[in-house]
Amino acid sequence: MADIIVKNAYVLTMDPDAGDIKNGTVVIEDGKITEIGEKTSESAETVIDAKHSVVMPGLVNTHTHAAMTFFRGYADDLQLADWLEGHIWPAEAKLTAEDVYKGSLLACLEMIKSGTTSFADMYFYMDETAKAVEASGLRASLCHGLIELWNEEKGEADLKEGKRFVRAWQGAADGRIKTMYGPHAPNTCSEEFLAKVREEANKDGAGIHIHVLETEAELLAMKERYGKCSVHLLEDIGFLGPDVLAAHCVWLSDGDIEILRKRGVNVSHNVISNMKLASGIAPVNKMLEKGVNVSLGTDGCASNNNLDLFEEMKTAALLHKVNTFNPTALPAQQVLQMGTVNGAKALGTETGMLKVGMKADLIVVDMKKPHLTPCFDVPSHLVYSAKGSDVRTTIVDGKVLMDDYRVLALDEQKVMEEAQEAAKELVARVNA
Ligand SMILES: O=c1[nH]cnc2c1ncn2[C@@H]1O[C@H](CO)[C@@H](O)[C@H]1O
Ligand SMILES: [Zn+2]
Repeated sequence: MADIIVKNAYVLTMDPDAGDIKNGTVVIEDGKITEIGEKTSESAETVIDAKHSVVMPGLVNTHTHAAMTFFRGYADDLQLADWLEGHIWPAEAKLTAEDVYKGSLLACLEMIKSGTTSFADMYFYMDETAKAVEASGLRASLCHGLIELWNEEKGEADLKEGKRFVRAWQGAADGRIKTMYGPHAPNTCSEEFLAKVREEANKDGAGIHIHVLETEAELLAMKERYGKCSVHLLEDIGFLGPDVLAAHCVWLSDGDIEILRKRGVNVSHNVISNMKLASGIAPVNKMLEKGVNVSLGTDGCASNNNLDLFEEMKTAALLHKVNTFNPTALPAQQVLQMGTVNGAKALGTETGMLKVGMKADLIVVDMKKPHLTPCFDVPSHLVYSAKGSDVRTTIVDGKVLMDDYRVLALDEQKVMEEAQEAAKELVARVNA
């Protein structure tokens, strides 16, 4: 007997060899997808009737800072340097481990409710984020943020903590947690430090998550310091490879794109954060054309201000159309691929597609809504009209985390109340 059967669904597999099934069934056993078809002779303990719904791979958020839910709406409409150095960093200095737990748990709740099944995170007190991931049932690739700022002592302490974290949590929560190294950015970490991080990552077989060329200011600072941009510096020190997850990548030259392609670097496109902070427009069309793996991220809630990847998909599709004066750019199916398949590839997880043998990370989207009626084309609806709040059921690793809008994994009211309370206290401490 199987564990879960999802039946009567439009099955959006994201598997190019299989295509979609208009009225089909997905069977799950031991955390994996064991059968996909029009019908099944299997029976299961849990049968989910997904009538008027789409079952699809869960969305993958490849760049966020989960605990920054505490800073949702805390500092808006500011220049990035002022935002980060004048507001966010001073507030982060007052964060406690408990705050990070509560903020991360709130983020996990929001993700479960909006169809995100795995995410990549860089922050502090990462044991707490890992505990929140463990408790929530989500899948995540986590790293401790290393902000050396040319301070050797701080660099060493950060790296030590980063390494402890990598080793403590690699493969935890039944394999749902992966760990990485998280040097913040090429303009906040020295060349020597970045090289050292690469070395340690190699020793531990861990990937690296880093912000790259988010702003023009970074590009100019790098040119002034090194006479070359971030991508060239990283290339010259042997930093780049298919285990690197590079967030933002806004200010890229054609040469940089070629380097990213050649090294198999995974890019996380954070379209809303880039628009809100007016960082610029990443050359996503070009990267995709050249074969760079581009996925989607929300960035933290202070620059988004939510974790809804459906919004991210729509915004990406629209921005790159108008930016190229080409309405055929980034069609719906391609954007869905960025949100699922490409994200899974970036995190190196066996998810992102509904396919036999893959891990069972999937969502059921309720299509019986005014804004999704009538329905001629499912991918179009998912990108241009659906919202995270249309997700009715979320399954990760074969476990139901939300069943027909009811979150089973967490106590929703408690998570919100505790986060609200602690965030208020944090802001009071910052202003004291
Ligand atoms: O868009 C961004 N650009 C640069 N840094 C950021 C952004 N969003 C969050 N952080 C910062 O990155 C660190 C993670 O360890 C945190 O200090 C967080 O505030
Ligand atoms: Zn970020």
